[in-house]
Amino acid sequence: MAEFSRVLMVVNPISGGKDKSDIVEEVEKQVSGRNLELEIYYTSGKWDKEALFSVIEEYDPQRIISVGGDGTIKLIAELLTDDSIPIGIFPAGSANGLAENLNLDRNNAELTRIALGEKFKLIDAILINDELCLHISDIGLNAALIKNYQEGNIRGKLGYLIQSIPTLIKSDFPFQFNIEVDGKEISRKAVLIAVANAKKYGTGSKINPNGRYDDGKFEILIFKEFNIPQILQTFRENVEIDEDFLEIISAVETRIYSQKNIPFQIDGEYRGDVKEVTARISPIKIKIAVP
Ligand SMILES: Nc1ncnc2c1ncn2[C@@H]1O[C@H](COP(=O)(O)OP(=O)(O)OP(=O)(O)O)[C@@H](O)[C@H]1O
Repeated sequence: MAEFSRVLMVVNPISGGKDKSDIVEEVEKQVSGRNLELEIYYTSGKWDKEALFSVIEEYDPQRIISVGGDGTIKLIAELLTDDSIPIGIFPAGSANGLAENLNLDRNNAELTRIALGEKFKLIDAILINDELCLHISDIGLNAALIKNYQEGNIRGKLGYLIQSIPTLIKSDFPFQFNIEVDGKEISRKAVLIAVANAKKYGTGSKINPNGRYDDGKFEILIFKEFNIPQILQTFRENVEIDEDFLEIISAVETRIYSQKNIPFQIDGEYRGDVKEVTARISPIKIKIAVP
């Protein structure tokens, strides 16, 4: 017998451009087979935080299932005040960075069993400029590409590539950064600085071999040069990354700043051009149901 009864499923109907009815059906089937209660909240893209807050207050779920991308998991995680409610994940967005790092690429029946199961991982979240980051945030060239991509009207990978060219030509990288970490201040020239718990970007590029979700730390990844062969290396299985290309520092808190405004992104969403990024491990861990 499950030790919980009230399940809340949060479905983003538009994420990843995919229909979610087969997922909903599978969850309904397994939930009724176990005599659990189910409530479904469909996101609208407007006032979801406020509306979902009320649903959680009233329904008092003991398990929450996220059907969407990283944005949907984040919506849920930001509303939880402790790590008592486990979150089950269906990677159903265009960006599923967290699920990819947790080995959740499976069929609906298996994902439902995992989501309703009793095996969990408590993961660290990073608060970056006071916003929750589940995956990777960065300042510099990658965020500039995301900014361009979101402002452009060409969707998909080809669009990303086409948008990239003017950014690379226009951009005045490398940028000059100062970084406060562990009571020291260091100065670095870099094309981008990422803050990450995850091992890899959603594209599969493994940039953070030391990244662990449960070690109470995150990594600051300082990419010193725009080196295409080295970037391609990061897509291979056992990556050997050259220190002249990438310097990695583990931290629990950091402040990164630059003299001028530089594009900044959190979990794939452009968040403006900024001069300063602060990051710290959130005091609240997130409990994820895992295989
Ligand atoms: N019904 C809806 N209509 C339009 N937008 C929505 C709707 N529901 C949620 N959204 C938006 O979807 C985004 C979250 O998407 P999510 O991360 O779940 O999937 P995604 O496919 O990876 O999304 P994206 O491609 O935008 O990163 C949020 O910006 C949210 O406001």
